[in-house]
Amino acid sequence: MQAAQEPSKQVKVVLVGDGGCGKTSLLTVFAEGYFPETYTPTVFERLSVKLQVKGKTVQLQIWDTAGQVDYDRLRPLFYPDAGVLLLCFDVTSPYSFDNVLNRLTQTDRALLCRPWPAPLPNQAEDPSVAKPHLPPSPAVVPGGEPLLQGRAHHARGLQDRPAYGQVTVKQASEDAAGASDLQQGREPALGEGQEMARSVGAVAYLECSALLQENVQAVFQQAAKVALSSRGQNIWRRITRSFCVIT
Ligand SMILES: Nc1nc2c(ncn2[C@@H]2O[C@H](COP(=O)(O)OP(=O)(O)OP(=O)(O)O)[C@@H](O)[C@H]2O)c(=O)[nH]1
Repeated sequence: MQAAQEPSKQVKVVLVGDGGCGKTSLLTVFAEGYFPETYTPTVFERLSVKLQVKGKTVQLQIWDTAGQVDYDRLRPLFYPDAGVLLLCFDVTSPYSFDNVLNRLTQTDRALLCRPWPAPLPNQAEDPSVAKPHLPPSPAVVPGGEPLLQGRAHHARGLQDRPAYGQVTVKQASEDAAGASDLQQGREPALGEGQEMARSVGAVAYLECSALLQENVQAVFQQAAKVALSSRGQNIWRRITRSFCVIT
């Protein structure tokens, strides 16, 4: 007699990061197995992908979000019930790197760290609401769980992306919310990415390249593991894992 098949676990994953930093490409390589040749800005899209994690089938519900600033207030609406956030940036774009801190942690995380429904960042502070733990304060987020930060990246030394760098930097600069020495056009070094991961309290840090199809599976495997490890926690615990990606 055949054993009843165990229903697969559902995990919600949300990809966030500057417009044009490579979220859709990363997801397309993972879900469809090919690198998309044309750039079409995403609004909000969901893909469902099955993955084997420790011998068990996991159903990933992956939300690809719009990176443009116009959607900054809409994006956090996709966070409730998420098991993991993938914070993405482009290794050739210092702006998208800075924006992981400047935009994603100062605005989106501010919303994440408040009870739902969250007040918008420019609304007056409500003293009855717990203050969010924002960088550089300790990496504590709702439920007290550590964040996960990964880093996906175009492998350096493999000639990836010279043609895309300018386009991406231009795109990202329109979204830039803060200045740093990285805006001189220098790519963030590996150590800087890891440092940033620590400063936002991420619990993992990965690099990958969508174009070269390197480490893409590992990013989502790691995301699934982290999300599963927080299952059974309350809703806020389940949205506290975040993951930073460079593509
Ligand atoms: N060279 C190289 N280019 C990439 C890579 N990943 C993405 N790109 C290019 O970067 C551009 C933007 O990629 P997308 O994946 O659409 O970026 P996105 O973050 O989804 O953008 P939005 O939908 O606007 O938020 C496209 O021209 C891609 O071809 C990569 O790994 N290497």
